[in-house]
Amino acid sequence: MSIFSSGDPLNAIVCDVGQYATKIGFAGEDYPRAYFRSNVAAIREGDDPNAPKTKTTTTTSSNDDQKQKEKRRPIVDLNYDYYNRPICSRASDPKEWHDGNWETQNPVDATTGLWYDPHSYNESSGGGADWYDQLELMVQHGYKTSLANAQPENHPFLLMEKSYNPPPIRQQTLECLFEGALQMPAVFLAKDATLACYACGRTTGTVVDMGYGGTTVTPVYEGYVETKGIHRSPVGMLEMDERILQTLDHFGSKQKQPPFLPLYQVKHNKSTPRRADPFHHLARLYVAQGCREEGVGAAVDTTSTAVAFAARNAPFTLPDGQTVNIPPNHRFAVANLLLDKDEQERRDEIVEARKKKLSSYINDANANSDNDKETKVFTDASAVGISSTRRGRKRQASSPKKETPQPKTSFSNRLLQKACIPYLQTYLEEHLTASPLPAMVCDAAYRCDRDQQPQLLGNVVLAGGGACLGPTEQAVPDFLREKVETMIHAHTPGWRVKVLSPGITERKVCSWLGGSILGSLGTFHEMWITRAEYEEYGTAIVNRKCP
Ligand SMILES: Nc1ncnc2c1ncn2[C@@H]1O[C@H](COP(=O)(O)OP(=O)(O)OP(=O)(O)O)[C@@H](O)[C@H]1O
Repeated sequence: MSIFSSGDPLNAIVCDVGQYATKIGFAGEDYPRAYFRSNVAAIREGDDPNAPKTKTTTTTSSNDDQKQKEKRRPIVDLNYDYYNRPICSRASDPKEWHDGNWETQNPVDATTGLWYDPHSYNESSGGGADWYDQLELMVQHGYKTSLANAQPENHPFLLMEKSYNPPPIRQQTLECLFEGALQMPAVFLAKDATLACYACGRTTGTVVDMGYGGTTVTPVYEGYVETKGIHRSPVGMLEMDERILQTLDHFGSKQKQPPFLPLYQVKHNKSTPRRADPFHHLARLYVAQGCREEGVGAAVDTTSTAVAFAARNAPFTLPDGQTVNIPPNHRFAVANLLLDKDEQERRDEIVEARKKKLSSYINDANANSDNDKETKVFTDASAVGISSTRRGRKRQASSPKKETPQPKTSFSNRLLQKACIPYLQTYLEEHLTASPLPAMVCDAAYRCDRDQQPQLLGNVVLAGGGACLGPTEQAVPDFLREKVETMIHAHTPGWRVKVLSPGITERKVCSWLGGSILGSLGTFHEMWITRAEYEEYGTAIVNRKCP
């Protein structure tokens, strides 16, 4: 009898790769073993991490740029600890510190919130994309640092994904986990919204996931996502932090001074040279994030007793020791970017910018596929599959004597992009919204069948780190319940709204907790996609076995 049907504990690994943080740990435990930033510094094959960054002085035509992009080498290493100090910092004199050829990367695309990579095309990795390399390295990092002696090939792996993740990306993810360096024995992809419901002891509910790159509202009915009701606002904690940065610069006690300095510059008496823009900006965002997490930068304007507490000017100390007093109207405005109709104009601007970016993804994918002789293979999304060169390269690296298997199909990032076009179009037209959060919750439920609506609104599940916004633990749940109730009582006075959310420490890993519960159930064993099934049916099995 296979271990997957015997009911024995399998010590499955549960992993959530979000735009802000990756959470990874053993199923059955009550907190992830590792919680680390997904926004990493990455280095490509052949780049010397200690060499200073070479500045190119020659100007290249856009055609050359395109070629350059297409020849990007695969990412080989990631650095997770670079926020407050330059990466190549071995020299004793801070003036010589630099970031070498490291660049900032995130496996999650900021525009869609998906593991999607619109620009990169690694020729040498058989057409794979950056997110593919990063996902692999990210999971390996989790194993190395926090999962003691666990080896990826010995543990089934439950990975959570966004509810609107398109089938071609799911297939490609499955390939990444079974092939390459990871060689998992069994895999399951679960929807984060369904898992958040499980974590709150429900199988039906409207899940509000307030994440870093955006906020998603997903109706889940009896364990299945109701896709037609999914709403996503591009306003997440990142947008709030950008707004807090402006506030901190504006209210810095030395008025008309340059923007405040991040920690890495203050620590060394400003002798550290200013880092390249993305690193410098991230270091400043880190300060803004601290300001938000302390409950100073953003506050929810509830009508409960919390108001009195929130209505004072709140002091925040910058890395250089100066204190900034942030008035309540600014703190409320930051949270209202997502929560209330006051900030509708700003939200419209953000959504418009995202729509433009998405349209450019779709146009690029269309243009690329017009020139692509191979596209006929991928007119059906289920055909997206293994990259022969990549599989050969990785397998040879781990066991040189093994024969390289023949590819089932040939995959490239360009072809994956083409397969994703219809799903991106749906995301653009149906999911993306500029509504405030309470309206998103009502709309999501109203798009479902009438007989499902009372249950969906009676179980609003709050998940994600953004749901921890202050000034009190209950600020977001109370605010949401009051507003949603007011809205629905205009049409259906008898309906009750209940907002469920775990305590503040568990809220930011709510979906992970649901995965931990699911992965430890004996009855879940037969759900895994085993390696034998993957080898027999190929990547398309993910769409059949993981609903
Ligand atoms: N106690 C807290 N108070 C305020 N914010 C918090 C707290 N804890 C975490 N956060 C914020 O939550 C955010 C991360 O949330 P989460 O882990 O849900 O994001 P993610 O899942 O990685 O992102 P996404 O859902 O966009 O992929 C961070 O911006 C972090 O600052």
